Amino acid sequence: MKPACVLTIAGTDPSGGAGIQADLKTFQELQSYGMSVVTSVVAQNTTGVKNVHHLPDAFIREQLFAVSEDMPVHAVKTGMIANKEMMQVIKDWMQTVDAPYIMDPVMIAQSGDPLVEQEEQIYLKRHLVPESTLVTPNIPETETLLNKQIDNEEDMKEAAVEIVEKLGAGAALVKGGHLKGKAVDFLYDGHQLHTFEAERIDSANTHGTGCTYSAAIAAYMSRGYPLAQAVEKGKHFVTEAIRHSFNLGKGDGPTNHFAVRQEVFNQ
Ligand SMILES: Nc1ncnc2c1ncn2[C@@H]1O[C@H](COP(=O)(O)OP(=O)(O)OP(=O)(O)O)[C@@H](O)[C@H]1O
Ligand SMILES: Cc1ncc(CO)c(N)n1
Repeated sequence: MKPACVLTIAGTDPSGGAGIQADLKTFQELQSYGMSVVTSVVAQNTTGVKNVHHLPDAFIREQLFAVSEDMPVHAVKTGMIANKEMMQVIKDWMQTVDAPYIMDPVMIAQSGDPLVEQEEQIYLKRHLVPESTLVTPNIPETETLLNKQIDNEEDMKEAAVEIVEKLGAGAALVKGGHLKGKAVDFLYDGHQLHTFEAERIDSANTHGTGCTYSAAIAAYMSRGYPLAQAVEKGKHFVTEAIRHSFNLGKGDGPTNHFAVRQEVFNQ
């Protein structure tokens, strides 16, 4: 049997709630064979980022080709990409792969610590966003990408369209986790606006929600689900992961990557 195969290219979270670790847990839960290329090793936990060690871009290139020369790649997800050299290597490698590319444009950790510097964020916008099948910014990331303030749902919808039409992304999912009220996200796929709405769960355990969501979308796409359906299913996965999240750590706790499986067990 040959499974669907999905690759994450991202930074690490040794406390297990975000980054590569969250991605691999999500891939496993959603029955896609998970693979990973590490960009930066991050000393972090639920309270914040302590230190970062960036891998040399040549070594990232070697990891990428070690995967793609040997293994099928049915979807790719990127998370934290800290500098231009890494972005260029990933962009060049993407030309050699024929698979949907889901970009989580990680800039700041949930704790408020920056993971990607401002100059590099501009490079990401110019050079990597146009390569993406889907880009999944939260509100602060949307503001950085478009250089304007996002205050409400109308602004989010407009932004999703602009990210596709002006920045050249294949599609854009603007996530409303940072707004008050319902947890609403808007997807513009180049033709149509889709709304994904869930109740806001009263929980501070939101460390790694963005990583988990984009990883779930990538896993579903690797298995052949069309974009809007992959987002709908990914939204369910992250909502349940927040609903059944863990009170672990001294900061914002991690989400529960086996929540959906637990739902089935509890029935
Ligand atoms: N309290 C909550 N209840 C329900 N859904 C939520 C809640 N907080 C965030 N979400 C949802 O979780 C998903 C992730 O969105 P969010 O905007 O938090 O991502 P993010 O800021 O990139 O995450 P992070 O940087 O923490 O990894 C979105 O679908 C959002 O609507
Ligand atoms: C490595 C990494 N990527 C993304 C995030 C955003 O949650 C984080 N905290 N750490």
